[in-house]
Amino acid sequence: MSWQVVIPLKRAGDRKQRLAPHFSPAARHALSEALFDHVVDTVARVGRIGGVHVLSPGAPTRPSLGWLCDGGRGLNPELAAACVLLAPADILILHADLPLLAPADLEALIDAGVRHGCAIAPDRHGAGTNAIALTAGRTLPFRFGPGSLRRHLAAADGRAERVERPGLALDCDTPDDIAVAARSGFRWPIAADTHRAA
Ligand SMILES: Nc1nc2c(ncn2[C@@H]2O[C@H](COP(=O)(O)OP(=O)(O)OP(=O)(O)O)[C@@H](O)[C@H]2O)c(=O)[nH]1
Ligand SMILES: O=C(O)[C@H](O)COP(=O)(O)O
Repeated sequence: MSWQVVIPLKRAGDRKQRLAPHFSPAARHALSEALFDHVVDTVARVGRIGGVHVLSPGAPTRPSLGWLCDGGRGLNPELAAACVLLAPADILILHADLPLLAPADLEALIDAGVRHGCAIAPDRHGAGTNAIALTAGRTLPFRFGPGSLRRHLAAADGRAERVERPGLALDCDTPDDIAVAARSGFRWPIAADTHRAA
């Protein structure tokens, strides 16, 4: 079985808005690029993944990545359209800001997806959703946004496995998230003096 990964990624200047009070635009850009590179590099190490597609308004620069053009309708409709375009396929939706993501996390998510048709990875607060695996033919109405975990689990109506692993759970929305990632060994590509907002 070969899985197709979809990584949604906002336009460069729009990313990591919640970090704006703490980091300069240049630092936020460097952070988002480093996180994206880490996620893409990790995905490339999983044998069962056969294709990686970036859902974004602009084309990715890495030639190995497919491009699903974001038409600006919002993340949930754009992801639904991406799944239609890729069908029939086993699909893994994966956020681009997971600093501790490791191949074993993706293997675990895929295994759970195979078992249940749907697997959902919560964020570390048990509020958001950082990844979803769907086997071919299985659909889920995407409900990304505040409180998405509860809404995704409700939409799955008991037919999904919840996959809780640190590598899937830590996304980088706040300075605390960044500190946790740094303590866990994630190497940031930015100098200390670029950490403050401009
Ligand atoms: N293509 C696309 N990606 C999106 C959109 N909204 C969010 N994303 C991506 O979805 C993932 C999680 O998004 P968020 O945490 O909401 O956004 P963020 O830019 O990481 O952080 P904030 O700006 O602070 O919300 C990240 O990979 C984002 O780049 C969208 O409308 N289109
Ligand atoms: O659940 C979601 O919509 C995503 O995880 C985004 O959540 P976040 O706001 O915690 O990044």
